[in-house]
Amino acid sequence: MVEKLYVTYNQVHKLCQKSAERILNDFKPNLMIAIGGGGYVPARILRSFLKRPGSANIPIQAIGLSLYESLTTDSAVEEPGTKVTRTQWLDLSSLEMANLIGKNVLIVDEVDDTRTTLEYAVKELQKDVETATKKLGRDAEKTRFSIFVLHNKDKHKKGNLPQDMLDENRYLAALTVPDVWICYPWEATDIDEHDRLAESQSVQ
Ligand SMILES: O=P(O)(O)OC[C@H]1O[C@H](OP(=O)(O)OP(=O)(O)O)[C@H](O)[C@@H]1O
Ligand SMILES: Nc1nc2[nH]cnc2c(=O)[nH]1
Repeated sequence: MVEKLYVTYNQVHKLCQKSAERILNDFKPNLMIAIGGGGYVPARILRSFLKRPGSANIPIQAIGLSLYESLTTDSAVEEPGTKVTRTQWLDLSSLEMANLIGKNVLIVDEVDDTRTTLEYAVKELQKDVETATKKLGRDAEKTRFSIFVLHNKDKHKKGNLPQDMLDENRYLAALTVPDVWICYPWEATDIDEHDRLAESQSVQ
């Protein structure tokens, strides 16, 4: 049987809270890019903890990437597909892209599993920003990407992140966990049962 880890909304909230100070001090994000669907809730929670009095909220933009799919309709554990599919992307022709140039951009997702999704997101965003930077003649401005995930699975990664991102510690996982399937509360169809399972794990 596949081992599962049940995570509650309360735990997600506190993982965002405990990571906010490091994100504010070290990454200093001007905007977040949430990888949907799993990155949306953490990004929104994080936004409240990143808000400083007298400053505006950090905007959240969204991209949709999908790698995993249920093999059978009733399977709770999903299997990785072979390629990342874009279900939503930034509008390359618009201000959305120009808005990223010269900024500190925090990419947010819930889980770093094989790292395939994060590798794809960072590479493609960097490429698109570079194209827009050249096109607009704004080469003097440096765009810095950093990453926040709730959980990083301690396992061999198929995907790679840019060396400068790792060297400069621009990657933060609130928790590192063993290679088990994580059940997030927003995926639950019975949240009370989900919370009960999470509670029973915490007292084991
Ligand atoms: O590190 P990886 O092996 O690439 O896995 C991580 C990705 O898998 C999940 O997305 P999924 O494809 O299930 O889409 P979803 O967020 O819409 O459920 C999750 O939200 C991450 O984006
Ligand atoms: N919900 C969920 N989605 C994932 N995508 C990749 N790994 C996981 C996981 O452990 N849980």
